[in-house]
Formats: sequence, C-alpha cells, structure tokens
Amino acid sequence: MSDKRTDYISWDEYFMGVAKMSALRSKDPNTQVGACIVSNDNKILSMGYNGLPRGCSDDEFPWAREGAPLDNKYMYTAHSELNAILNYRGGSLDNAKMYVTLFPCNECAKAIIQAGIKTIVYDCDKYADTASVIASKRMLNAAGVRYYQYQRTEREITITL
Ligand SMILES: O=c1[nH]c(=O)n([C@H]2C[C@H](O)[C@@H](COP(=O)(O)O)O2)cc1CO
Ligand SMILES: [Zn+2]
Repeated sequence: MSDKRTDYISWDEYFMGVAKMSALRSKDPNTQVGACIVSNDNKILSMGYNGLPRGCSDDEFPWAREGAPLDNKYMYTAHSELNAILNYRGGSLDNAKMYVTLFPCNECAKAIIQAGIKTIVYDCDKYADTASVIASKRMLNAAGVRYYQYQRTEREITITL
C-alpha cells in the first residue's frame, strides 16, 4: 500500500490561494484584492474581489487613481471584502474567518465587524500608514476582531487552465 501524499497544501495556503485566485478576476489595473470567507470547520462560505457593482460597466467607469472624484475609481469600486460578505447568501457569518490579500480598509472593517466575522488573515498591508487602515485597526481592536498576517510559505503552484 502506498503512503499518503505529504506535499499537499495547508489550510492557510488553500484559503489564501483561493483569495489570490479571486483577485485575478479584478479589472483594477493597480491593485487586485481577493477575499475568501471560511467557517470554523474550514468550509469556504464565500469569495469576492474588488470591482464595480452589478450593471456598472468595467469599460465605461473610470479605473484611474487620480483626477476629480467623479472621474476616478474610488467612488465606484466595491471592495473584495464587502463583495465576499454580500455574496454570502447562506445565513450568518458569525464567528467566520476572512482571508484577504490586502488589509481591510475602515469601511470594510465596519462590514466585517457587523457581519460577525471574528478573525482576519491578511497578506499585504501596504496601506498600513493611511488613516483608513489605522482607523480600521482601531475599530477591529475595539470590537475584538483578531487579525494576523498570513505566513508566506513561498510555495509556487502552477495551474494549467
Ligand atoms: O481593503 C481594500 N479592499 C479592496 O478591495 N480595495 C480595492 C479598491 C481599489 O479597487 C483597489 C485599491 O486601489 P489603489 O491601490 O490603486 O488605491 O483595491 C482596497 C482596499 C483598501 O485597503
Ligand atoms: Zn475596503
């Protein structure tokens, strides 16, 4: 009898991998964000990525970072975390865990807290110095939402599609 495989991916690699895979759907030319919400018993509940709301054309709305508020992307893009929360139609997200490729902003932090998500596993924290992320951490701390950085394993996976 042969032994079981030993090079299978860990739960953390699996869920952060799914979050990264979701991010590949993003049309944002600068930052692609993916999120994956997981139950306490390691079942994937929902996924999301940053993009325009339904009905708003990727080709008609702006993707620029600069310019007047109505002419750049920030007024229009729905964040991956919010999309993942809104995509879940199964009931409660109480005590769930969110894997996300970028630390959640203050608006997403509010949605995460109100949805009952209790743990965030994030990868990149490139906006750590911004008021948005500082406010986010302040709220998450007050609300008792635990967050920790994903420990990269540097494992490379090639998937042929
Ligand atoms: O938490 C987040 N989640 C999320 O999906 N986003 C999205 C909104 C934008 O489409 C993009 C950020 O763009 P930029 O890095 O060019 O400012 O990432 C941005 C944040 C901010 O931390
Ligand atoms: Zn956000």
